Amino acid sequence: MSSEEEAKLPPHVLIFPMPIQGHLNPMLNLAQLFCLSEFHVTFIVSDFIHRRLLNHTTVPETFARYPGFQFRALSDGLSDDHPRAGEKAMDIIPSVADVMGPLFKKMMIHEDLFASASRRRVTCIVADGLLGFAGDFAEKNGIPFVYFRTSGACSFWTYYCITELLEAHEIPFGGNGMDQLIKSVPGMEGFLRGRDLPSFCRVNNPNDPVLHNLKDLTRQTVRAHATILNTFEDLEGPITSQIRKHIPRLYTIGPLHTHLKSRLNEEMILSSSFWAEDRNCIDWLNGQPSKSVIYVSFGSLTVVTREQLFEFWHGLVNSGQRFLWAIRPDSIIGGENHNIPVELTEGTKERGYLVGWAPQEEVLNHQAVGGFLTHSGWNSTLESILAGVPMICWPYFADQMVNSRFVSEVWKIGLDMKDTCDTLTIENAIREVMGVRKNEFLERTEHMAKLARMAIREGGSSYCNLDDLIEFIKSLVI
Ligand SMILES: O=c1ccn([C@@H]2O[C@H](COP(=O)(O)OP(=O)(O)O[C@H]3O[C@H](CO)[C@@H](O)[C@H](O)[C@H]3O)[C@@H](O)[C@H]2O)c(=O)[nH]1
Ligand SMILES: C[C@H]1CC[C@@H]2C(C(=O)O)=CO[C@@H](O)[C@@H]21
Repeated sequence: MSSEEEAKLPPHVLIFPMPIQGHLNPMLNLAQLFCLSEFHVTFIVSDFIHRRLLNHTTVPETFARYPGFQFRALSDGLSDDHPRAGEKAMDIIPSVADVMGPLFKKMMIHEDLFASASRRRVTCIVADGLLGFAGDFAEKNGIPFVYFRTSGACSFWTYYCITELLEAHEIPFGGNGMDQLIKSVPGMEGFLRGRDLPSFCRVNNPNDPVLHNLKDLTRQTVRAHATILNTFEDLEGPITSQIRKHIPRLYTIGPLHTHLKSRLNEEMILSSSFWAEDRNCIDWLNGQPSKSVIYVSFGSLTVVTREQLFEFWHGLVNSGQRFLWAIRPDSIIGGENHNIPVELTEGTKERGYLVGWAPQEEVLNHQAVGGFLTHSGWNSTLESILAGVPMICWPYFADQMVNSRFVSEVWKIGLDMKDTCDTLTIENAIREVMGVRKNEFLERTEHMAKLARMAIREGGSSYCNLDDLIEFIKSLVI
């Protein structure tokens, strides 16, 4: 290719998410937004995810519309039958670093940074903020790189402050410290307790390797040319201004799932589910009164014990509320239970509907849904806010501990039942959110939904930030 021909080619962005559902979804949305800007995009997935996308989604067809887009698949180093959930979810981090990382570097060199007759070599890497090796590779080879941390600003900032939390001896906090207010996370002094820190902070040993790995992975973000967060300023402005003191080039461009839809000018949901979506629940919802149903889902990594399952189930049935529950096939420790108490099967027949995996965005936006019992994964939180649906939070691990505190104490759009799981608490929380305090929660959530929609509209903060990010990536082409 002559240099004049090459000069006409668009930027070529390599996108590399952590191979987890909640990380893939926003990064695929970003990939499509880049395609709409005529960028060339190479998107790295694990073999495992690639198979799931081929089996359960229209992602391959959707991206076939963009000739500049290509997938590349690599092993994530875990066996096909590895559970990739619950306690075992954390195996993904070292496995990706130790196996996928070297394969990635080899492929980049072997394929000459994906150069071809019609493509430049990769001009910018957009890597998941948890993939330190991608930054190492980019630095070593002189490729500009941007980190995308797929959690909220609120949890990212608490991870960022782990160094100060350790220095101030606020970690380890021990049993008595669970309800003590934390002082070393600027901007959160008045409401963040020990129990609201990311779950990895619940350690006895200040040298805990997982804690230190996440601290280091977060701190190394500063070396990137820029950082992306899937959030919007009206939601997390006080926290993003803290982060900008350390990372000035911070692009808040969320909520990405809706941002993409508005730029596509069509009501299309890009479903990238790893499991088959059961659409029968939409027919069931169609028959339910307005805002009468509580939707229950704990995302892609949470697992529950049989005891917890039955506490939730009794709480749902006893609340007298209609409910739709997405119980992922692999989410019950010990497998599905065939000895289900009769009052639960009867209560479910009367007012409930169970699916393995739901079309969540569509469910949350259905007129029949009035509340969301959630694990507080960041995508679920944003999807619920956009749909104007108040939440009951049962955080399972990681950033979810922080997100749920923000839902209940900062945005006041739901309740946080972290560290409890008993029938009565669940039943009362449902009555509160769907009944006693319904209007109060709905009013605030709908207001936040309006702010979110404004952020992604032309002239809104996320809209402008995405345009700036696109211009920045163009400016990196030499
Ligand atoms: O039945 C279901 C259940 C979930 N979803 C979708 O799956 C995604 C789940 O994402 P999220 O809510 O973020 O949960 P996780 O998959 O658990 O996400 C991981 O990644 C997130 C982003 O970093 C973190 O915030 C979480 O703590 C972490 O567990 C969402 O887009 C949901 O719409 C469905 O489509 N159907
Ligand atoms: C595997 C988990 C370790 C931390 C990550 C995370 C976060 O707190 O940013 C959320 O959940 C998981 O996706 C990641």
